[in-house]
Amino acid sequence: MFPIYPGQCRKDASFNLGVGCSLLYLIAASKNELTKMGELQKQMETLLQNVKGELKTKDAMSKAIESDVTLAYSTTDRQEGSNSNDRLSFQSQTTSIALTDSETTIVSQQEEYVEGIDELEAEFEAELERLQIHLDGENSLKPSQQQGIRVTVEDTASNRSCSLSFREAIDPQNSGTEVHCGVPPTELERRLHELLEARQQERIKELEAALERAMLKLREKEAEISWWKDTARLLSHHVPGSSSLSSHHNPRTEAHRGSVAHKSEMRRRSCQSRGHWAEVELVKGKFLNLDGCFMWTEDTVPIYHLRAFPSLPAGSPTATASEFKLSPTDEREREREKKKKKKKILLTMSVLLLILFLVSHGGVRRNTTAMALSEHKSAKEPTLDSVRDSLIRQEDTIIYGLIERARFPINSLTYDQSYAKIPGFSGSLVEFVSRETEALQAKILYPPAASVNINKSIWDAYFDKLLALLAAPGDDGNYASTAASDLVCLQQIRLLDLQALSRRIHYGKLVAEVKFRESSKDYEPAIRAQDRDALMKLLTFESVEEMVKKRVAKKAMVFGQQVTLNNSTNDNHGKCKVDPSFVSRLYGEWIMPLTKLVQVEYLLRRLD
Ligand SMILES: O=C(O)C(=O)C[C@]1(C(=O)O)C=C[C@@H](O)C=C1
Repeated sequence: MFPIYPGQCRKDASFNLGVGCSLLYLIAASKNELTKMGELQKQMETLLQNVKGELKTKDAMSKAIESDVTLAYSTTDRQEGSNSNDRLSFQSQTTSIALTDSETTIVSQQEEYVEGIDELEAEFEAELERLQIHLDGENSLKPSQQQGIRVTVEDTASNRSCSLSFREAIDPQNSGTEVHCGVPPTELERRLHELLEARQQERIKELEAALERAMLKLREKEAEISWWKDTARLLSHHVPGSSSLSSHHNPRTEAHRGSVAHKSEMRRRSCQSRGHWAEVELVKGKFLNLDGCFMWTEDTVPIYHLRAFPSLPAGSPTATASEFKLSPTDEREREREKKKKKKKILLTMSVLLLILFLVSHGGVRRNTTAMALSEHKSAKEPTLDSVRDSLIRQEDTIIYGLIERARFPINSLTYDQSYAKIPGFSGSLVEFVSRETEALQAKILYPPAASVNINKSIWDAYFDKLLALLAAPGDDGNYASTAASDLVCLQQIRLLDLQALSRRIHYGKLVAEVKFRESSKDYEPAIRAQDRDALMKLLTFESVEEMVKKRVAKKAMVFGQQVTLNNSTNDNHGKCKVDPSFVSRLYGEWIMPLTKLVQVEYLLRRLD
């Protein structure tokens, strides 16, 4: 059984419509085929009838000719009967019949016969030509060698009957009683008739075979159509909302009773196999009890599981779904499973989209970084002012990233290792996305994957401190989006380390380099001494840090404003997408200290 869920209806509507349309199209196409096949069959039957009719006509014609011949010979026989002559022979091959022992010459009536067979002759000229050798042999015979026909007339006292027997002359010179003549028209006609018959038989066989093939094709088409019908029926039965494609019926009409009965048969079987009505699925909507079985109408929507449902007595009135108790356990379980499935699908899709987004984002950013570096290169010597300008510009990107992440609550499951349960990977969802992004970026952008490195201190600081300040507590289930904005903010991948926070922090190396070049005499002793504190003191500018904190707070306020076209309402007044004081603290307590840490680490190795 296929449960139909109400939530799917809207989503599948277009799919259903598409399926319905294609089915209708196919059924229409098959119907056309069927009609064509029917026409073809009719044509063939007509043709067959014609051929048979023609054959019959020709049979009748040949019989008539034969009887005429018989009659002619009988007459001749009677005429020469007084002469007690037993034999008749044809003197002429084509035109006359002569009595050997009398002067009587019977003018042949062959023209009459030939008239009847002219048509046949014309038709079978081709066949005659094929038999040319045979006929030539006959035609080329000399008069003495000509095939003759021995005509034996049996004369009895009581009844003078005439029998004609045709055969080739055994010995034309044998006896004076045997009269030699050419091929008589009857013989010719007989042979033509035989040929005709043979050809017609062949043709009939061909037509019968063609008819059989057509019938076969017709049956195939019929089977195909019924298959499509079944498919359509099954689809309309299993696909939610597809009922809208089928026509609406009144459940109380006989017509509907038929269509419902068909469906119910399917249901009945499944119910019987389970034994009685112990466990059935019922479609919500109007129900009709026919012949003691439970029926349903076509305007059905969701399916409810029904346990231990007793069968209704025959002829019970129409009932509604609301009259039946639904199993709450089943219902809840089904809803939960449905939600889980939905979440999984969404998560997978989001992760894929996220990975693609990060990869493309990273690519763009990398180009930006290259541009920034070339900026300095073109200026030949970066100064403290120029690198500070760059840091100020980066503030915008970071603040926008923070605003994006602040859209979601903490969503701690994004970072929960036990939640993700990704086969072949132990870690949280954000770690997984990070790793996949990293691997993909390494494949696409950076062939030496080994050079990809995760900056653990930034990673830890972000999740341990920043997140709690940035995002509101709670869970809205948007784990993939959460992970995406975390990674945009963080961009912990070292090769893309000039991105957002990480980029800014690692930019400290450049700042440190500039500082070292501008005051190398001050820095060298501390470096040689590997004095971290001294270096930290040297590179720290309290006033600059205060300015940075104030500026980013202001930017957060400006960038995080809710912009509406309606100026009259001050609903959003004072509301910021990200808390400005948080951004200020973020810079003061985390971003700048980390930038300084990077500077110290860089300077410690500067003289290596
Ligand atoms: O502007 C500088 O001199 C920096 O080194 C940058 C930065 C910062 O991270 O913004 C770091 C240390 C200073 O104390 C001031 C600012």
